[in-house]
Amino acid sequence: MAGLRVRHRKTLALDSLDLTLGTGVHGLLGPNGAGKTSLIRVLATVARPDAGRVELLGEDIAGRRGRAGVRRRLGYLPQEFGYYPGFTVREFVAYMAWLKEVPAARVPAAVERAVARVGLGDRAGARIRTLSGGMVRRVGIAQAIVNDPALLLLDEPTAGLDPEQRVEFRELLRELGATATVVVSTHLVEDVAAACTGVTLLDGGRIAYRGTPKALSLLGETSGGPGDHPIERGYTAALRAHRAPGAREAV
Ligand SMILES: Nc1ncnc2c1ncn2[C@@H]1O[C@H](COP(=O)(O)OP(=O)(O)OP(=O)(O)O)[C@@H](O)[C@H]1O
Repeated sequence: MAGLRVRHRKTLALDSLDLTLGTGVHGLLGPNGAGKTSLIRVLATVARPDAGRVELLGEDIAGRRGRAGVRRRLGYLPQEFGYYPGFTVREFVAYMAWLKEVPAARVPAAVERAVARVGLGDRAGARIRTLSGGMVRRVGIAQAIVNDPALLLLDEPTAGLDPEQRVEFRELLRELGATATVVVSTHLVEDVAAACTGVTLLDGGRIAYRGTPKALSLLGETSGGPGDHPIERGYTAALRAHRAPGAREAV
């Protein structure tokens, strides 16, 4: 994407963003209001940018045909995802597969696989309203991956997951990132350190830092900034550098 700008009334949520993402797991970090959700919504084709050019999976999404082509190959877990509480896990994920135009003959196997991958195989017949918050989040991840997306967008996927589930989810992310472009927005920098191949730190709608989690951790080792873990120290150091008077974008 180039020159991407998103405005919400008077707020400039994304300010002339240039970003290229390839195969792998990309962690999207940044303080509240940095623009993470605004960016993911544009990539998910649910929000139109006010300016700039976005090409996804080789398609320009300014046109209707381009968007339709991308949507079939896209997986998206919104920050607040809507579901039908009376549906079973299996019914809901199958419904989402149908919406994404997965061929009917492939739907049952795709659903079982997606549900098993998020560790809900034994709850596939349960109604969503009977599940815990963390399990519902995992249903959200299952619906996002049911069509084997080439571009997977996850907005705070680990919110509500217990530590064991988070560890398993990181494993799943690494698996998915081997063949797809995965973008994960999170506040949990340790998830980024463990599972991401790249990190983009947003602040005030601009890129404050881009690099590998290892490089961000190294910055933390040398910065002496606050934080309990090297990557947390790297995060605060990168933010401070970006906010320092006269700082140029450290991209
Ligand atoms: N619908 C809206 N109306 C007005 N302002 C909005 C709207 N959505 C977002 N904003 C503003 O745009 C900016 C970017 O918000 P966004 O939700 O993209 O940030 P974020 O990085 O995802 O934040 P968080 O970590 O809190 O989820 C913020 O200043 C926010 O207040």
